[in-house]
Amino acid sequence: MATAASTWNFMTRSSSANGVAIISVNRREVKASGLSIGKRQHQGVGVVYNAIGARNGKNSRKLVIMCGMNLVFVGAEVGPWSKTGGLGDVLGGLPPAMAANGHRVMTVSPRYDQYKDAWDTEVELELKAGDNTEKVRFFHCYKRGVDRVFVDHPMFLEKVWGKTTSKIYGPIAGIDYQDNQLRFSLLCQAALEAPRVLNLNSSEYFSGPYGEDVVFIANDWHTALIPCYLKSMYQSRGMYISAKVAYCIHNIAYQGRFAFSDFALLNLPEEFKSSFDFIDGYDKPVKGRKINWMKAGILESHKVLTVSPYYAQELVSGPDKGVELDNILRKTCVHGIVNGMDVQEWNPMTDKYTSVKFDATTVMSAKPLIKEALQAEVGLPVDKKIPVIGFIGRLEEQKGSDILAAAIPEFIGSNVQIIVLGTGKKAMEKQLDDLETEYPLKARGVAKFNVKLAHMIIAGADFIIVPSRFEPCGLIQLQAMPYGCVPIVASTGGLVDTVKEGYTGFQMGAFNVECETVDPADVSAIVKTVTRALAVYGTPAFSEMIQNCMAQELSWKKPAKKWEEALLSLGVEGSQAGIDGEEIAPLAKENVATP
Ligand SMILES: Nc1ncnc2c1ncn2[C@@H]1O[C@H](COP(=O)(O)OP(=O)(O)O[C@H]2O[C@H](CO)[C@@H](O)[C@H](O)[C@H]2O)[C@@H](O)[C@H]1O
Ligand SMILES: OC[C@H]1O[C@H](O[C@H]2[C@H](O)[C@@H](O)[C@@H](O[C@H]3[C@H](O)[C@@H](O)[C@@H](O)O[C@@H]3CO)O[C@@H]2CO)[C@H](O)[C@@H](O)[C@@H]1O
Repeated sequence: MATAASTWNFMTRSSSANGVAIISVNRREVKASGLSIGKRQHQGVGVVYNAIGARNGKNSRKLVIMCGMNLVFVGAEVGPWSKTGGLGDVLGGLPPAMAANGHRVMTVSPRYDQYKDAWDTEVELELKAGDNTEKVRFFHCYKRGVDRVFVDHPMFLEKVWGKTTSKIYGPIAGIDYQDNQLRFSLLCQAALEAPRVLNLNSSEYFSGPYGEDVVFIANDWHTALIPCYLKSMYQSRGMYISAKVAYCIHNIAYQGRFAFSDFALLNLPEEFKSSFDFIDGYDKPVKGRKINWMKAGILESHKVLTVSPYYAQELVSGPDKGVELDNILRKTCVHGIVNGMDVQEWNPMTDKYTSVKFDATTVMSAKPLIKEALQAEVGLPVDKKIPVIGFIGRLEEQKGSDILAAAIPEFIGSNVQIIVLGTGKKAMEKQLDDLETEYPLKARGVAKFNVKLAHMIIAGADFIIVPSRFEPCGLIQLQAMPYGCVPIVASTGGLVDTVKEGYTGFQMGAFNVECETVDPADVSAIVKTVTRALAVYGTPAFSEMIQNCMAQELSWKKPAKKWEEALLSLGVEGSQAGIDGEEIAPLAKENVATP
């Protein structure tokens, strides 16, 4: 127990309400003081603890300690309820990590299916979408310390009916729903209402509505209207006065560019038009002057973030990597925080999709067994001595599966097998089929979104190849490393920040970002690096790389602290630093979504 003097030092910063001392200290300070922390209680903003302290040997005073922020993450995808790729993973994993640190956290996303675990709140709103008034309803569940809020409207559910790996944005990959602007305008408006109208009493720690002192975290173009509506509909009327918006770019390739005349659909005052105004260098969906949702999101938000420091540098480096928003981002600045990943889902000791569980001490004996199961699963010759390379990703130009397809014939003569898993553009899916036809004993292409196979590849393959033209962060390489699956990556975005050449993987150099062509120099970089990696396979240096990969801490814990720092800097009323907490029963059955 600390001395009496140190115990009460921080009382100098206290104030008093209803006879209870309110002090602004964090949990670490309390621990250092020797107080024991009691039950958490809600106190408007943040987490409040009762701490029972000893003074001069007496157990006497009751203190209330406040910390944390009210955070509302908004996204078109939220895993595991909805996911076409990494956006869903981030909205699934970062919020629980923020909640673990004592923040009150909500996510708002569309209700694309009749989720078994999300209940009707019976709260209904009327919102404008274009010229019409639409009714939306909120559904809710509480998982891993997070209020998961789902916005119900036929524009979401009737179009998608649960097929969230393929139908969130359009009927097929590459084709968008015509009414996407109305759909996501509704999402943004509903998200702004949620903290005010939902009377949530999810846990013993918090109760009542979140209120108006909140930070909204908008993600990608679908949520770019949040700062605009915040200003035009609320702050202009004296509401949400201290609320702020942080805007996170997960992929600048998708900006939400539409015909200039569509500005009228958004129901925003004319003064916002200039933030959307954009001259398009490309010709889709219409030539010339357009509105650009992401441009407005960047300009109207209070802070702009992205998902790795190196990608943040690339975004401001020029129009090719900044995709014509580089000039805007140079003005606003963009701050990069590398993503974490779900260490519960991607854990070789508990993985429900693999028959053999392993850790760093057993990887060398376990991996060959899982490799054989993988080879049998995809119908390749079963031989644990053959090095296996895996690829997993959305089949878009970004991911470079076309460059890989051009490189495979040049290294497939080596002692190697390759398994490619992905869905997306039809032409690229066909390239996977062709691979298999041409190299039946060496290559498999699986054009499916298949979580079980993704886990089997990562657990059984020796290498994961990530030949991206650009990659904001990339989660595949993060998911692979804890399984001792060594990444071979293009030197771009988060792949630079997360894979260390010769230590945790192999860097191939930066690729040409021009998506229309396959650059022979990139094909040759793949061939050279794969050859280099295969030469290391089976040597002590390779075993060391496996150990280096597996020794890393890749959870959301560290990124969550950086996010906290970034969001605190917005200075929303009542916001305070959080605590160093652990996730609330992350493995508990009731915390697993059952959509
Ligand atoms: N066929 C398939 N079957 C099963 N699972 C599959 C699959 N194809 C992909 N996945 C899964 O989808 C996710 C893909 O995440 P990534 O971050 O690698 O890419 P994505 O480009 O979608 O995300 C964008 O947003 C994220 C989040 O910020 C950034 O990391 C990234 O660089 C950016 O492009 C992973 O969880 C992966 O396992
Ligand atoms: O989580 C995976 C990615 O999900 C999002 O990307 C989607 C994007 O926002 C949508 O607009 C759409 O993109 C299509 C685009 O609109 C269309 O013009 C054409 O170019 O095809 C694109 C692909 O179909 O779908 C994307 C998902 O495939 C999110 O914005 C990304 O950050 C995530 O990487």
